[in-house]
Amino acid sequence: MYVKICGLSTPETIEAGLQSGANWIGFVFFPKSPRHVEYGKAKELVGPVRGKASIVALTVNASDDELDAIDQSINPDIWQLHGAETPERVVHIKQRYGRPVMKALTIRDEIDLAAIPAYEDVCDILLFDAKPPKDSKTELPGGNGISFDWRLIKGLKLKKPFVLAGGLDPSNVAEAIRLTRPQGVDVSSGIENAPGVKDRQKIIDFVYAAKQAAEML
Ligand SMILES: O=C(O)c1ccccc1N[C@@H]1O[C@H](COP(=O)(O)O)[C@@H](O)[C@H]1O
Repeated sequence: MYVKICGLSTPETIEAGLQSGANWIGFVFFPKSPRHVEYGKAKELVGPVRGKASIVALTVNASDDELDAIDQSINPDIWQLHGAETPERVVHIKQRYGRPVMKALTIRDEIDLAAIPAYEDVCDILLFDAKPPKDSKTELPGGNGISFDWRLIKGLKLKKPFVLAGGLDPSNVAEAIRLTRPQGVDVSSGIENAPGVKDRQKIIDFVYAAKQAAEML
């Protein structure tokens, strides 16, 4: 079970993630997000992470220039594409940087699963997240702290590993893992005290709950 802690922006919370055994530490490069980090700050933050956990760069419809800047500042291990990137764009990014791409697909209803085949042929990892709430004014395509109906992906036969995200927290991650049996889980809002403000103890509790649940499968 790969556990990803996303949207970290302080050395203290990164340390909590590493000490608790998180596999992936995610940095958000999307100025509209309360978790956005500037390139210079991200460069300072990634030092302790390298070699202990994989560094994930989350972007939303980023241009090549933006990806180049992220590449130069933190040399990420994995790209997390959380916007409307097409399958062709996924192929381009994989070829340009030669590193794994995790493509987020958002789900509300069964019809949303129709997008999977086009992406699972080109990405390395699929990530399933909830769609932003209808009628909401949020400009965030993810990181909204809401779940989708996990039963929609239960038993799905996929060609690629998948990560479950969306509204996970220390209290529900075990049930989510039992029901959907993902290869990884990802959390942002559920380990915060306020948007962008991560909580050390919630990080520790989340990673522990996820790892424990995986052992029980
Ligand atoms: O975390 C963000 O601010 C964010 C911004 C834009 C796109 C995705 C974002 N986060 C990702 O969204 C999902 C679900 O997050 P949450 O746990 O429901 O808050 C997760 O994959 C985050 O990496």
